[in-house]
Amino acid sequence: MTPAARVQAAIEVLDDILAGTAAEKALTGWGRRSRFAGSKDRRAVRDHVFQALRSRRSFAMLGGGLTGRGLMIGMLRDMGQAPEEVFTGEGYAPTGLSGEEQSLSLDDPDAPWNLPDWLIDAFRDSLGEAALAQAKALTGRAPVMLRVNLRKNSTEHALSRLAEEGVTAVADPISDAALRVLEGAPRIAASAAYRDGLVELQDGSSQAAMTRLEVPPGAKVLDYCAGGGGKTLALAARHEAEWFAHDAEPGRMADLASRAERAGISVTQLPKDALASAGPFDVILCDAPCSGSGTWRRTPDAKWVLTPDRLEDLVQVQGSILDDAAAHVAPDGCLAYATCSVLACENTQQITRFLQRHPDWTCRAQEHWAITASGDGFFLAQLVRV
Ligand SMILES: C[S@@+](CC[C@H](N)C(=O)[O-])C[C@H]1O[C@@H](n2cnc3c(N)ncnc32)[C@H](O)[C@@H]1O
Repeated sequence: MTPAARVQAAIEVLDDILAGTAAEKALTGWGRRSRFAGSKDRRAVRDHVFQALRSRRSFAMLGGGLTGRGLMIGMLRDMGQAPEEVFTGEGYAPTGLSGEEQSLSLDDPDAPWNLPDWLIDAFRDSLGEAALAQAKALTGRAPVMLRVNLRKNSTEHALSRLAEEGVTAVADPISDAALRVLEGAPRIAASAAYRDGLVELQDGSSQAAMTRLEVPPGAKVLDYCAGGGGKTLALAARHEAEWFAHDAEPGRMADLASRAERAGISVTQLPKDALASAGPFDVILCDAPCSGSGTWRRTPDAKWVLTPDRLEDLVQVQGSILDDAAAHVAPDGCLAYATCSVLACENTQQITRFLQRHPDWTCRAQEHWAITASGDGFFLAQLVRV
């Protein structure tokens, strides 16, 4: 495909997304209809679409409208390229610019936030002076981060094994086991280093947060919202403990057994009705379902579809997860709460409300990670009984 044909494909996918289709589904649909497209074409179209979703307001302003065409015209103008050079109508290129498209731009003073209005307020309330910079950080690409499995090898060993397979990475200061991938990211999943459990894909902030969690030797540790078990695997690489995993949707733990085996650890999965008899636990981690606002570089359509009602529902679920999990924590144990959000209602305010409901608990530590070149936004609090 020519560069212009890729832009035309992105226009079609974006129009589908703007009509209400989820981004991944719209891209998959285009991919199925476009057997002629090679892997480089697919990556390029995906990049255009994601870039446009990350900077939707800015690009719509520069391109004169919130449509696939407007967003791509805006993207080109943002890159300093004249859209007329791409919108030529030749071959599979987008049709030439209309007179209106040549001159039109929107007046939108809040465009640089690249958030819906209500979220601009939420970012301001949550992040104060850092709010605009963090919103702008969400318009960039997320880093590809690996966690070296320290149980199986050193950072130096992992770096050289990856290099042998065409994956170039560097150690990243966010955590002693973190690698930032510079080149060859698409080769990771098929690499022997990955298959042998020497490295795992994991964001830098999640990695750093797991180094803060105190896990006494031999502790019984429950990952209460385990999903694929990434947090358990990060903890188990550093501590000798007994590992348990639970998730309200057990299907989400489908990959956990094979990931644990690759990492060289054993994790017992527990349904809800087995928690009481398997407990109490010395550490329970609730990596709660959240808005994901700290990760919107990776899922940029999410910031446009989140609503205040949906956020409120999530806050309610997070509170009840904490209440339920607290009942299974041993008397001297720790209840850890984590989100990949930067919003105060899901983080500090959630902890404040928990402490109001449970005056016999206190927060011994809490920490935020900002959206940076090393990681996503993340929050971790550690609660213990008074
Ligand atoms: C942020 S994800 C967890 C990610 C995972 N810890 C990891 O590191 O890959 C949140 C998980 O919480 C689960 N969940 C939602 N409501 C829950 C509940 N009431 N109790 C337990 N798990 C719940 C979801 O199914 C989802 O897998």
